[in-house]
Amino acid sequence: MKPILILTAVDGEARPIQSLLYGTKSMQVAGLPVIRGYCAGQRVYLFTSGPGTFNTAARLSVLLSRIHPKLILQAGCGGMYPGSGLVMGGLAVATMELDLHTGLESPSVLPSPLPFSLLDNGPHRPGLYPAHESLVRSAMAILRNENLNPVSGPFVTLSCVSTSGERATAIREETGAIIENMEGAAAFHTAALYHIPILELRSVSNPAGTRRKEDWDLKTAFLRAAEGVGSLLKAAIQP
Ligand SMILES: O=C(O)c1cccc(C(=O)CC[C@H]2O[C@@H](n3cnc4c(=O)[nH]cnc43)[C@H](O)[C@@H]2O)c1
Repeated sequence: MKPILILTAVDGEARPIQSLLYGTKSMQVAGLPVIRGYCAGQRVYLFTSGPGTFNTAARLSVLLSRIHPKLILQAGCGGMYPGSGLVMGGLAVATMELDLHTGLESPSVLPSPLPFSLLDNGPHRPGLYPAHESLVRSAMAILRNENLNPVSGPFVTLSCVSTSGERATAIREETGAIIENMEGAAAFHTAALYHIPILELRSVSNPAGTRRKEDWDLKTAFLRAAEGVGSLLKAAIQP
């Protein structure tokens, strides 16, 4: 049976997920460190790409040239936009990923569409990656069943993290996004190139737009994201 690939950006996100696995073995695949293990009878690879779109696209692509998962489960933390309905530590499932740094410069936060596609196997607006609808539905049902109160909605990926409430509010108002992060669109893009379904789950570590340390709780977000991953694996989520 094909494995599930769990993709994180930073070690802090991976550690509590690793503790869900048994029969683990650290190995190198194409020179990249990967943990292989099992959860609820399901073969799993756990891979940490490093933060940001470049690390994610480059390293995930190398990995996918060597392993062929049935599903990529991207998990980690993110900043919640105002009015998203999320709370600190809350779980969010992406219905689409929007790369805010690709397109034609425009007066608004959302770039105008480019006149060409970035993907040869998708009719997407450049920078907009729709999620796999039935996967999102299944994930939401599983997480609700576990009383984890998930919220689904668009996620935004950017390389330049919001540092003001004004910027976060403008992004929310223009895109309707619920979560800001630094990797999602890159993983969706790479998954599309390899024709592999992807599901993205994040837990809220901070309100988007604040750099005040007291507004951040990475540790709780890492634990809650892992809890969500554990629920999805135990319920045998399938693409
Ligand atoms: O921002 C910091 O000061 C900081 C310091 C040490 C570690 C970290 C992280 O591990 C977070 C990076 C990780 O988190 C995602 N993330 C979380 N909140 C946001 C946000 O408001 N805007 C964009 N990305 C966010 C991101 O995907 C990174 O992978 C942070």
